[in-house]
Amino acid sequence: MTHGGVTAVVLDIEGTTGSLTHVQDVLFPYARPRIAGWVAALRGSPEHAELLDAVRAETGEPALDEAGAVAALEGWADTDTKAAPLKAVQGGIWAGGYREGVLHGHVYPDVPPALRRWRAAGVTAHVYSSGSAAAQRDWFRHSDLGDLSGLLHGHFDLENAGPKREPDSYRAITAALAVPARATVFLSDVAGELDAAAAAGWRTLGVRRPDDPRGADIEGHRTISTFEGLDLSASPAPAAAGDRTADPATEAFPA
Ligand SMILES: CSCCC(=O)C(=O)COP(=O)(O)O
Ligand SMILES: [Mg+2]
Repeated sequence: MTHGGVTAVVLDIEGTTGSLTHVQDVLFPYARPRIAGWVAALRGSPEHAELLDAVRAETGEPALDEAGAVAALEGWADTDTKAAPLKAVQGGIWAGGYREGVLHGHVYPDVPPALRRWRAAGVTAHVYSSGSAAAQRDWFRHSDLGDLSGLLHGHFDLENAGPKREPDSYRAITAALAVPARATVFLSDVAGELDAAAAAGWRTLGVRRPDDPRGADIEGHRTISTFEGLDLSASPAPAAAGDRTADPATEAFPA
């Protein structure tokens, strides 16, 4: 069964399923002062060596020591740079906050009913966020609306898919899902991410929540403010094959 030709929905977190300000005002400030202590506590473990190697690779500075790695991680946190090593560290720090009950994930109330509706229609729901897959799972498991993890089929992040503004990341997800690109819809609050998904042959819907301080439509994409009553087929189907640059993933799974 499909939802107007859509068989998979892929959801962004910050600004789409959850509040931008909750991530920026609660989660990020919780992690920032704990970064140095987190890295120090790993000293002597394989995780410490792996983390330093990941920071060296990301910065292109092979001689970076622990202090240098911490400075890089803190710099990324201060500029909200979507760097995978930072996302791994933030996820680990947040996990402690969830365990202690001082953090929760914010999920808009229209999201769980939509997930249930889509599931009943045979549409699978996945998350693609710059937050690590572990952090995404924690966010939905410890949401302010309860444990929603059972409503999601899978998680994609910077590690297993790639940067969110690169079409190849969406092609990698298409291959992993084994669903035609044109039967997949991506919902996000960031035009550059939606552009990349569209370039990979996906349908797109922009999301601008009423409490989002940015408060404008997303250029080039149909924009919604809630998932309530959302018909996924409202996302325009992409141009027919031949009208766009060849998409190997699409051709691999014809509808
Ligand atoms: C619970 S994941 C935290 C979100 C995050 O770290 C982030 O950078 C937001 O990115 P998104 O791709 O969800 O907009
Ligand atoms: Mg977002």
